Amino acid sequence: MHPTAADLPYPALLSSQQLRARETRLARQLPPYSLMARAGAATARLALAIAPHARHIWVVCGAGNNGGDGLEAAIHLQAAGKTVHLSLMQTGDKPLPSDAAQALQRAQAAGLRIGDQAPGHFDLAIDALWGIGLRADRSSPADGPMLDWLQQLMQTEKDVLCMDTPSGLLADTGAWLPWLAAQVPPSPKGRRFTLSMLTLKPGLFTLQGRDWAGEVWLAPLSAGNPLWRSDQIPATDITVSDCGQLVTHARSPALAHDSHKGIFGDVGVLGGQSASSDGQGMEGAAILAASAALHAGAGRVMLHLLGSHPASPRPTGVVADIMLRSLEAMRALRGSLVCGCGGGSQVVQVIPQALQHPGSLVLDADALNAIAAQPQLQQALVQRAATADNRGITVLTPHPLELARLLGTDTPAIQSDRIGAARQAAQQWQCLVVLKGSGTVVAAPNGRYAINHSGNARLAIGGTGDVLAGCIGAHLAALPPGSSWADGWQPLLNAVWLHGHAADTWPLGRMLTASRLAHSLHRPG
Ligand SMILES: NC(=O)C1=CN([C@@H]2O[C@H](COP(=O)(O)OP(=O)(O)OC[C@H]3O[C@@H](n4cnc5c(N)ncnc54)[C@H](OP(=O)(O)O)[C@@H]3O)[C@@H](O)[C@H]2O)[C@@H](O)CC1
Ligand SMILES: Nc1ncnc2c1ncn2[C@@H]1O[C@H](COP(=O)(O)OP(=O)(O)O)[C@@H](O)[C@H]1O
Repeated sequence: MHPTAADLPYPALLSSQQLRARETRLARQLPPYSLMARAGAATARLALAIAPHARHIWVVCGAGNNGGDGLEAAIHLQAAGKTVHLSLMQTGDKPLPSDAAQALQRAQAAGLRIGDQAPGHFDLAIDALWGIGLRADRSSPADGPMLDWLQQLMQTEKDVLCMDTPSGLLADTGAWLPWLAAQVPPSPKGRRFTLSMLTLKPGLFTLQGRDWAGEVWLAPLSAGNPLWRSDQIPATDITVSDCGQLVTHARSPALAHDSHKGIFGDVGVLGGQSASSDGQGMEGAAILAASAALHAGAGRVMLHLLGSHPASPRPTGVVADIMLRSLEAMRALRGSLVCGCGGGSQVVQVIPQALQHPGSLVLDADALNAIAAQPQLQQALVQRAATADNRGITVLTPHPLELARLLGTDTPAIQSDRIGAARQAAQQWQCLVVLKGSGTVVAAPNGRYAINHSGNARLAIGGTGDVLAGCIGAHLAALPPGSSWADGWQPLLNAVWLHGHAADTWPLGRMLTASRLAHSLHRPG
């Protein structure tokens, strides 16, 4: 018996396909038209709350049920005394879906006039062109008002409230419609809000979704969010491995007073080749990871810089708390091992040793590149998972290009479906995978995934990924050998969330650097 989505303490992230099945089921239990009426009313309420002084509201409706929701919202906003400018996509001879047709009749009966020109002035736009029915496989329309409307919705400095999803953004992936992608400005100019209907969609929280959805609200459209309550609608066909979760905080027990350093576990860091090897010194990356592990709460931290001699002087930046170790001495490490940060071309020599590590293993950066390039290392990685009973879990922490190398594809392919790519890698390598970037995706071998909701573009500088690797090492350090990925799931989510949270709470006016970020981490609990 698997836990179902009903067991998740939050609205799950569902794909459009999963959502449609639930929507159909829910609609059958309610009087006709209820969902559209509720979606329209909820949108109008939110519009009045976010832009109470808006007088002119432009409601842009498509020719599907998303447009129907928009028509309903328009009726409510007009009744609230607003001047509503309504644009509706004409569909030629093709009839509107029945609910949307009913919404159109109601709008006309309410005296709303429909134009195909955007108004010269508006204070708030309601975007109801496309919702989850948007199809990625359609080519660009050559002309027509829709293109003009889309451009205005993307370029306006006024507030935009998106119904269900921002039009043009694919709800499952957070990517834009392929033909639209080239026309999308780097970031919106005005405030943006999204009212997600029934449940949350993954595309609102990763890739371009975070910028273009803006502040996300949820309209369950039914009391008690019954989609997730098995007593009202059986949801046993949705397991937690089928759907995603949004990570919005760290969840960890309070620290016991009777704690000692052994409880928190040790972290070892293997990486940071010196400049003498090929002229590319990258010790800093491994030092950042070790520093992050220290501040994130490891009991003890040990560091081996690749190519270094045990008798070498302590490199600048390695504080006294960090113990320098020879490669040989690292074999005795228990706890977690972080391998690859700044590893350069030398790291390949130590990966076989790392894969034998009896505790949790975090593979980052050049370790991932080396594995991508060498089939025998890939076999060894799979072999490690097969013998996980006496080893530990393995976490891969790629950015999109590193994951593209691992999966033998390119970055655009990864970014066009970040969730799918992370799940594929997790399944293929039987590892936990952390695909970094805006809306970091964490995936497990059984398909379970999560999207991290913390973090921001302050992190888009060199070294913050090394800090994340060290932070993850610290959070996994206490897991005993033989732990399963399920044991590591929550500590891993905590690490990813806290790393992003540190950037979210960064003091204004103080530049975020990777070393400062490492120092700002702290042990949860
Ligand atoms: N039913 C209900 O009670 C409830 C419904 N809800 C709402 O319904 C929404 C889903 O409605 P939906 O299924 O009608 O899809 P929708 O997003 O309107 O898009 C379809 C339209 O877009 C068009 N189109 C698609 N792709 C295109 C492209 N690439 N380029 C150009 N055109 C394209 C497509 O054209 P067609 O394929 O028909 O030619 C059709 O006209 C959902 O997001 C939520 O808001 C919820 O509030 C819950 C209650
Ligand atoms: N725009 C962004 N929004 C949120 N997080 C970001 C953004 N850009 C980068 N990050 C985060 O910063 C880190 C960068 O990691 P990575 O690309 O490996 O950098 P490096 O190798 O230089 O350490 C990751 O945790 C990533 O998720």
